[in-house]
Amino acid sequence: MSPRALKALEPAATDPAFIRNFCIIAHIDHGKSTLADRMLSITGVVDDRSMRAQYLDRMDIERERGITIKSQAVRMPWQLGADTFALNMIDTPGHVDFTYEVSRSLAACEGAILLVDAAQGIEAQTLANLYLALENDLTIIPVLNKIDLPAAEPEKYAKELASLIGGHPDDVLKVSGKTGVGVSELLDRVTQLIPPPVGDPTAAARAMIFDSVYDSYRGVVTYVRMIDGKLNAREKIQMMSTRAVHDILEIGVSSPEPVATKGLGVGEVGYLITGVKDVRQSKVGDTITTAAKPATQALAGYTEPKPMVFSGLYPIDGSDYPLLREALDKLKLSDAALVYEPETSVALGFGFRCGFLGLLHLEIVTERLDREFGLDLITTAPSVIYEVTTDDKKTITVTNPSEFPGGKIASVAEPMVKSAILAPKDYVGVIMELCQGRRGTLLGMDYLGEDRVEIRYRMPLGEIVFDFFDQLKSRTAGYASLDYEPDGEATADLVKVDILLQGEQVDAFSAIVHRDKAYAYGVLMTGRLRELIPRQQFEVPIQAAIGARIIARESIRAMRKDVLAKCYGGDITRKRKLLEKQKEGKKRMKMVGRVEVPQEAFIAALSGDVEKKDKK
Ligand SMILES: Nc1nc2c(ncn2[C@@H]2O[C@H](COP(=O)(O)OP(=O)(O)OP(=O)(O)O)[C@@H](O)[C@H]2O)c(=O)[nH]1
Repeated sequence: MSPRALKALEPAATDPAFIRNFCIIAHIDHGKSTLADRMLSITGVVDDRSMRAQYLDRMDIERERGITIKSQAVRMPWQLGADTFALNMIDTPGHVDFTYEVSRSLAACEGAILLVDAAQGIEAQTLANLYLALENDLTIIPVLNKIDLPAAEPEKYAKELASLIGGHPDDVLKVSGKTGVGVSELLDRVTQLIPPPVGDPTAAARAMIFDSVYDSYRGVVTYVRMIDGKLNAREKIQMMSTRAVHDILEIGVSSPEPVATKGLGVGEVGYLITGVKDVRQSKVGDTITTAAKPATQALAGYTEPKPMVFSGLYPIDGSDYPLLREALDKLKLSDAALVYEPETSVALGFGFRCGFLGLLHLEIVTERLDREFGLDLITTAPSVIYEVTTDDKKTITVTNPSEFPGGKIASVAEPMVKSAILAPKDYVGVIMELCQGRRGTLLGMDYLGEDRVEIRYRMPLGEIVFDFFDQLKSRTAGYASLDYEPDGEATADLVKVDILLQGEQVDAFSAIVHRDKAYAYGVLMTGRLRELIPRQQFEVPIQAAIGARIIARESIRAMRKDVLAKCYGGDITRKRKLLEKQKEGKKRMKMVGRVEVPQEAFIAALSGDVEKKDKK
């Protein structure tokens, strides 16, 4: 159906009785985007010719990495009996870093399709998202996907799903997003089972923002779900958290291309454009009302996105620093959760300390900086937020290990998470060993079906950001999945380990670790740097220290480096060339006290690759 045909549907669609708002919740890679695309083509809103693979995942990175970062909404017409319904599908991100965005998109729906890969079964994020959906009182429609796969075991997993959410295994729909089998039946079921939205059409307007996307041509596009009242084109609106007033320049629905409408009524899902340039002015979770007749009570659930993981970003070429600043300023327009401030490091020069929602968020931002802005960056080891209380009762918030106060420390608190790991039961032993080694406390363990176990641990977030996920995957042959949520803070015996080169502290290598692991960290880093730093003309001690106490030591022996030694004979041009080359090399050297360190050595020592090599 063309957008024009869809527009003809509008009058019916504005009656809430004919609206169904739903989302698809699934673990990463269980086929949510493929199923969504299939629905777009079956309902005819996108014809097969213009069907780009994975229409809903707009960002290139999303498409390449096969993950959904930003949610979007699409309106599709669906005929059931004599009636035409407007189905609003809200796409939700599936990853742990974006739980807050998931929960906002769920709050915009009355029902959810719980999608599970018929060859994989339930995974950690299936459960995490299911719990979120149940908290939001959504009607759940269980569906097994990818039944076309030879490895699919629909009967087995239908039982698993039915025992999880109640109901009969036969009620679990079996579909294939790829071939289209079962998708029409699924749309029928969505229409029959998911309740229509309810709201007060005469009340003051209240719309919940469930997504906010920056578009370089149109400014910020805000996706909303109308709860009460109506928003009209050209009206003045007010953001309830900031009281800021904006003009509506355009209001409409996505089908999936934007189609302007006269307004949005109760239960409808659509977008609006106000000309604001920064997603921070139109925040996910906030309530929009009209300036003329503002609502008194905002909708529940708004929270500021809070960075959990911090890392220093430094340009490899120091002259790129202004470029990095510009790039971060631009990214901020589309990413409300990104925070940063300038920082300098002895080892790495000028850069920024950035805060992220989690590791995936960090990876996405650095990849965008590389891809969209051509920046080569060094990323320091991720750190979490520590609350350090000194003996004189002062509390200092530390996001960079090098800011850890010296002197007497009364206590250090670190952020904790509740984590849930799902894996086949054969791996219980290795998973428990890993979690215990990461200072985890077992909270509980449950069997799901015959051979799958959910293991719950309370753990420090700092232990998770340090390659926990990689370790988990490699120890379980990729079978385990992980989900976690913040769970307050806890004090622990944490110390800062400094790395010194000839007595000078190299700030980029300082780390906050548990006292029991300080020695291991010291040995690892000093050993690694000894391998990477070339010999100098004098002996260079490399030490690891807690305060003034040295806990590990290596040294690089002295060597006289004479680049001309190889140039016997009198070829002056060759000599000059070598000297030039040496000069070039020097430029990329960093001086730490009297020690010359090639920047590559720092980069290699900081990079995860070296880490993994060491661990083997
Ligand atoms: N055989 C088969 N493969 C499928 C089916 N649906 C999806 N796939 C494949 O499964 C992989 C993941 O599919 P996506 O649709 O990208 O998964 P997703 O759940 O959207 O992933 P996120 O966006 O990261 O949450 C892709 O390689 C798809 O081609 C299906 O019904 N049958």
